[in-house]
Amino acid sequence: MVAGGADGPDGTDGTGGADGAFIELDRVEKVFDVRKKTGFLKRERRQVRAVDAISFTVARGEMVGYIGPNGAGKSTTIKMLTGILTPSGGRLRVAGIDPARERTRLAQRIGVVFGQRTTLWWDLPLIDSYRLMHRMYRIPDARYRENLDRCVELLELADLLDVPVRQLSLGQRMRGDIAAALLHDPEVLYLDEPTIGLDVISKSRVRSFLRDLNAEQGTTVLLTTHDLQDIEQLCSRVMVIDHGRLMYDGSLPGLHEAAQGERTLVVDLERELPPLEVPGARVVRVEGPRQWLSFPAGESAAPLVARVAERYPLVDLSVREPDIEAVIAEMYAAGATPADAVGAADGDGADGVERALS
Ligand SMILES: Nc1ncnc2c1ncn2[C@@H]1O[C@H](COP(=O)(O)OP(=O)(O)OP(=O)(O)O)[C@@H](O)[C@H]1O
Repeated sequence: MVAGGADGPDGTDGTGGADGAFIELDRVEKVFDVRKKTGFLKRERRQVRAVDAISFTVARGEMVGYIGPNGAGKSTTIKMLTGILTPSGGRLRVAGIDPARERTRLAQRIGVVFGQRTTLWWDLPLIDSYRLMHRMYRIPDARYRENLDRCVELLELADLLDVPVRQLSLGQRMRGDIAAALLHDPEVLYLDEPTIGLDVISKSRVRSFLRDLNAEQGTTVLLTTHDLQDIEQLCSRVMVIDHGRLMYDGSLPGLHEAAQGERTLVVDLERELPPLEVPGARVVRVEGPRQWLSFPAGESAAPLVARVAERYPLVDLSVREPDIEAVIAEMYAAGATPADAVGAADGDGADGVERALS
């Protein structure tokens, strides 16, 4: 991790906080006022606490996963980090800047990719969107050219530049969006579901680009996703949010351990058999010649596969990760409380805060 530099006279030179934190949230809250029609002329007012006293820091150059079930508060957090939404309480700084107060200044330093929406102009060829961004962000010509060339090469966009955005496939459009977010050399990239709906090859292309970007350019990355493989392949640190509260901050293996999660080995046998008897695993489902075996998430699947292959006529197999909802449900079942996570999140990020929640 790279420490930030000293603050300027106004304390906002943009290198981050005094302790090197590049993103800082201190008991940040977002409460929405929602009106619901309950009768012909009756409306009920209700408050939704989308983000509830969240505190964490991210150091410059870190790549952090931000996960949680639907409606947990992930997008709301990202919108506050970009300045689109103003927090209802707490303190938030990105590169020393208060996003809600200085959104335009911050925009020069951040890049955002929303997997479900595009920032590109729908009817224009891809290259025209980039030309417009060149002007909008006032990117110096040489830098624009250099960044564009790098993105076109690494994201394999050369054949797509003259294609109108509406004609691009989802995976092509996503690569186009990632390039658009990087033309102005942002120091931090927020990615909201960047691999949603992509096929295996497109996912792997996007992941390998992000890995290289982080390693070579030192870009800080905050990634929200429902795909645990994104986290597994990219992030050494993961934060879990649920009901607006930070439930966990540590490594992915630590999360599985904390949740006492289990992975599943799915085996296809040559023929229907009674439930397999394999040490270290238990059969949880049988459907014809296919059987599902649960085993502890912290353990490697290799010895288990060897044991099954030794004793039974194996045709095919796959390993399934628990989905995020299941992991979080396990955390609740294990008696986790948000206070455990918040208290333990005061470490220095990637390697400092791995711990169990129960
Ligand atoms: N503009 C808004 N007005 C009212 N409520 C909102 C608004 N935006 C979000 N919410 C509510 O805040 C909560 C958190 O929503 P948010 O979109 O941040 O969740 P999320 O974790 O990104 O979910 P998903 O994975 O489904 O995208 C939800 O209950 C949502 O309904």
